[in-house]
Amino acid sequence: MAGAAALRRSARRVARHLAAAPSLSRNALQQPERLLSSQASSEHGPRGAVSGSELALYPPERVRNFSIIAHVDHGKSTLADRLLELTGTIQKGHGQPQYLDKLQVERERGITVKAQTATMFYRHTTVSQNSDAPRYLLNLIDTPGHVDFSYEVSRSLAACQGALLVVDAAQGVQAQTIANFYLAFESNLSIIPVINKIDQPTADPDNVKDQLKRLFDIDPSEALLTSAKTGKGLEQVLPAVIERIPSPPGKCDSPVRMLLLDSYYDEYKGVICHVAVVDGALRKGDKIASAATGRAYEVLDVGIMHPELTPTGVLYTGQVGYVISGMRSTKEARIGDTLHQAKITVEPLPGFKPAKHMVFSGLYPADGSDFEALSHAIEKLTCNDASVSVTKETSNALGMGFRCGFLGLLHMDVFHQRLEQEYGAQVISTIPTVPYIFEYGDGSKVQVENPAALASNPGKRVVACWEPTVIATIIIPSEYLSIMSRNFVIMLNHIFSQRALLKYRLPLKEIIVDFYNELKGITSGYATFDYEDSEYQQSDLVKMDILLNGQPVDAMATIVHNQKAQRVGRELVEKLKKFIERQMFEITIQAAIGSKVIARETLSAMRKNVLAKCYGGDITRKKKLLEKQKEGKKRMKRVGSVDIPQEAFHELLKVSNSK
Ligand SMILES: Nc1nc2c(ncn2[C@@H]2O[C@H](COP(=O)(O)OP(=O)(O)OP(=O)(O)O)[C@@H](O)[C@H]2O)c(=O)[nH]1
Repeated sequence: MAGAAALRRSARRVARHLAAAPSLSRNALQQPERLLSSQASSEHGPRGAVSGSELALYPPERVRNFSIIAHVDHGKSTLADRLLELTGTIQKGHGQPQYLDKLQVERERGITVKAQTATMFYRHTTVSQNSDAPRYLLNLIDTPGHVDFSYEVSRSLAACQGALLVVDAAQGVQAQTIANFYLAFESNLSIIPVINKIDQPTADPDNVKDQLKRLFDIDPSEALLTSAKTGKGLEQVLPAVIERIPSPPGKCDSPVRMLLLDSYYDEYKGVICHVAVVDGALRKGDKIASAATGRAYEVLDVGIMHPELTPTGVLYTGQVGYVISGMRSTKEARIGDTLHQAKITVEPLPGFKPAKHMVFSGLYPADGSDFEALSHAIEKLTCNDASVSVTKETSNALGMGFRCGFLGLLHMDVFHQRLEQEYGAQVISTIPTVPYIFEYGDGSKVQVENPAALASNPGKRVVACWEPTVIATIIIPSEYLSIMSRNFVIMLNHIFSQRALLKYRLPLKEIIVDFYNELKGITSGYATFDYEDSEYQQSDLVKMDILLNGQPVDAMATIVHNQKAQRVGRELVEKLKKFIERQMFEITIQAAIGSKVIARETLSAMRKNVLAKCYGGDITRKKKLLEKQKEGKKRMKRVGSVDIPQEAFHELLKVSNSK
């Protein structure tokens, strides 16, 4: 089978790669207790200040930069916490789980969406037990596991020479384990396999070792066995990092050159850039320039994340830290840019592949909040999440807003939530769509990221349409194979005992909503899923309009497969009827293709009075109900004379996407 051959070929590449990495010495596996106690007495105590002269003690050969990568929930953030505790960077029992998951959205959802860097100081006591044991500066980057955020992973890897590939001892290799392994492998990183959660009753580390061997040709003796929960085996991790991961390359005596890894906006400090210093040293007061824009800046503050911003006044070759230089906006802090000593010409660093936007949606201020406030919030948030594309757009129904491109639906949801939580913006988002390509009779082709935009070419006849596809990787227990569709399968491989790997080519639109949940549903939660973008395929697509009282609502237009249009139209109007609240007049809801109405529902008139239910004169209850109604209104948008709640837009998506 072609797929199996490809896997074997990659396995051989992996073997060559791993052979180059030195193996963990026997010594490194011993003396865990002594190691733990020696780190607790590290002179860089919790949140301790670090001076520039201390950083000078860590030339590149005493620096290790590594990421933690894994499938969702295999324990990256918990392991990161334990390593921070072990090195005294944070206090044990600091009271908050997943220290590096700082965003409210991350805590609420229990997922990492933003890669976080932390600098740790570590005494390598497995070499010498004395106080003169060599000290190392370790930069750890915790990365997200969900497929939508793999862009964060690939960016993080650019600052690293190695990665801990964490695999759950019970679940074994899953879809994102494979995707993340290849990201690290293609970046030429030294990979340290860590089989985590060995405390679980169903843990089967030998089986996982076998999977790692078969899939990636990783020697079973290379794997570290850990429980980030109980602490078992953790003492092996940092010695392995030091012994198996190379130090960062770079020229200490060259002018400073650094890679801009990430940036975010702080209300008081302005733009804070995370950088990896590749050559030279960066000092407070230095003049630096951006290779992308040519603009020059003065370094106002520089330091490390330890794990909070800790000013040091300097960063040396190979070190990772932050710089504040008076940048004002996202346009200045370009992720992947090279910052360098001003007034000299340097070779820009390779940077990153641009983010690929899979899902587009319009974001509009909800009634009661204004466009300027939303504009400000989006500007600031994109500084923290540069993978979102933003262009202004105007909708007849919703007024002025923005068309935003996201890496996936979860990414869109998270961005939306962050706008509300971190910036207090009240947002209406329109039906997400994927980027289609339409060809007109005159031979011109356009990428359509907003279905409503198709109407702006009324004189042009569409002659062909294409939609984006993805290659989806699904791993399931073999007993579920019989219920999986064989349509669109491009590869089936029994990768290891009782586990099958399927690859499908699917239209992107099919997988952006609820696909993973449905897949988990039919496989009792056992399936895992990952996808990568693939080519465009020709499809028979039409634009469907939604009309309220005869008026098309441009923000509800959607593009659907022609043969599904009738059914989708019917479901759309039924759904809208459920979600639009009755008003004091009758509302007709129609779905139409061109001038042809294909489905219609009528919502009869009703006088809505929230106080009607409020018998007697309980004033507090009345107030509560009125407050509740006001709250509800914020998430409405008045289109013509009809109030449409945000949920209506969300529900439309589910229908327009159903098979
Ligand atoms: N039993 C057990 N549970 C663990 C262990 N490590 C982590 N967990 C639990 O597994 C769950 C997921 O852990 P996280 O550290 O958030 O996983 P993650 O890989 O960072 O998750 P994402 O960032 O969403 O990809 C949490 O409930 C942890 O408490 C372990 O060694 N043993």
